[in-house]
Amino acid sequence: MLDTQSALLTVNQMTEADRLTIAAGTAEEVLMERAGASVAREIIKAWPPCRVAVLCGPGNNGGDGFVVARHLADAGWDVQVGVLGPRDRLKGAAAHHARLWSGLTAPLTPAVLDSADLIVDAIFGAGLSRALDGPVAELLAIAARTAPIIAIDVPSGVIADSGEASGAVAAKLTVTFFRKKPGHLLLPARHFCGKVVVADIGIPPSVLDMISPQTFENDPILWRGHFPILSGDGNKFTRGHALVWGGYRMTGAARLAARGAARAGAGLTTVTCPEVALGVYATALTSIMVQPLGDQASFVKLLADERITGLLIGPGAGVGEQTRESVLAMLATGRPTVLDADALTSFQSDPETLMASISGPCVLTPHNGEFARLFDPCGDKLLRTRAAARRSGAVIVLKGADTVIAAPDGRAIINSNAPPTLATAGSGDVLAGIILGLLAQGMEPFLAAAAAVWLHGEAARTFGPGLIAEDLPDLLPKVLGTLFSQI
Ligand SMILES: NC(=O)C1=CN([C@@H]2O[C@H](COP(=O)(O)OP(=O)(O)OC[C@H]3O[C@@H](n4cnc5c(N)ncnc54)[C@H](OP(=O)(O)O)[C@@H]3O)[C@@H](O)[C@H]2O)[C@@H](O)CC1
Ligand SMILES: [K+]
Repeated sequence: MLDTQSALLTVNQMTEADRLTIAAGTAEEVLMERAGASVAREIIKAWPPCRVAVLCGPGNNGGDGFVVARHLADAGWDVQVGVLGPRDRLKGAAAHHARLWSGLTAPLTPAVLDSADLIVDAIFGAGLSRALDGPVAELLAIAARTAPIIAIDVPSGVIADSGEASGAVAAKLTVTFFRKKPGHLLLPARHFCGKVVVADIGIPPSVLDMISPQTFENDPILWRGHFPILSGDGNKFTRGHALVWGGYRMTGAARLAARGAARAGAGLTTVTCPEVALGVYATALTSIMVQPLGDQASFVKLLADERITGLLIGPGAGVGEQTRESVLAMLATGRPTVLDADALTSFQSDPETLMASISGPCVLTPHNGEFARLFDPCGDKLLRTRAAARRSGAVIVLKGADTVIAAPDGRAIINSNAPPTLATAGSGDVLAGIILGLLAQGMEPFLAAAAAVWLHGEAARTFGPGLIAEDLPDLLPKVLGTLFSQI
């Protein structure tokens, strides 16, 4: 199992964590007390005492709100509490903490927001079961114009499992408990969460042994121990040989990918390209070898060289029959293969053939458009990426600001370190190359893809504004240096 420190829990898994903790002897009221107290602590840490409106819903999220109200009032803050629906509808731990609130409560109307300097959103959390009612959505819209919002668990309107967010407004801070939920990372919900703080409310991490989470936030902790480490007695051949299928006329894409592979540590990187493009590739590449492609038979012969340990086709390949044939020839080797861009689109009229040909380690790196040409685009991003991985038998990297990496066995990783500067031409080609470089060195495809996505994001993050794809490969040494110094 992957390290559960970065596990993301579904609503059902969080409920189970809660249940196991209660069964082991911690009362539900105590968990709620700790949850609300942790939110109050974060508020007190970040803001000076002021007038706060706490908006409480009808469930346990509202119960947390009552705890926050009590702690802030005890600390001398001016607190107004608004409650959705009749207060006597609250049950269990929420009813208990509502009783402990000795101040007044008002109905949940815009009047509660009058003169508020800060607003606590405790309307709905994990239990949101349907779209927000009009009045609640209107109240939230007014709240967003009134003062900074602190959301408990998730901003109301956010579906924690899927990242959908109808009617939600942007919080400055979201305090969640024990572990993040997918909705804290997936778009559009991520944009509404603001800064996310995970509070320890005394749920023991050992409950995760029973829950076996399958979704994780991308973090080196997941794959650092599997990263190819150079050994003192290795040579360029033991570090893997990466082969990139280079197209013509779009030669830049394959060159970017090849540089990504080499910087990710492949001992040898070769671009094979049509004779006519040899000069272009050779002038632009120095340590990366360039080899003429010849006809399909000679390509198949080249692939027979068992020293080649990783294959990539797609960047600048062109959509068509030659690309299709080359993809199938690569997949037939059973060696680790990355399929990107045109290699995917070349199968849009016949995805079945592609799926049926994947038997070895394989990573597909579509963006949303390419994904929709091959797979069912319905459902939230986690769901559809997982379904595509299961269907294809390949690791799927569904790219975007919230890239999801899914394995055929159901594991999934959501990436969160990609800055918007990565949305630039050629950036995906470099990513495909980094994955190739790691695969060529023998890293497991799912973890190689996760590591590559993270390194790619981190490289862009360290660079800042003005980034172009050419910068990315050369930023990897610094990122890798920092990473290795932590091993
Ligand atoms: N698990 C844990 O470890 C811990 C959890 N904790 C806290 O509990 C929270 C989850 O609590 P929860 O399950 O009571 O759900 P919550 O979000 O309060 O809402 C449920 C209520 O809202 C209602 N309702 C739903 N949608 C609606 C809509 N659109 N419009 C109107 N009504 C709607 C729904 O009604 P129903 O669907 O039943 O008709 C029900 O009455 C979690 O987010 C965290 O803050 C902490 O205390 C620490 C430990
Ligand atoms: K909330």
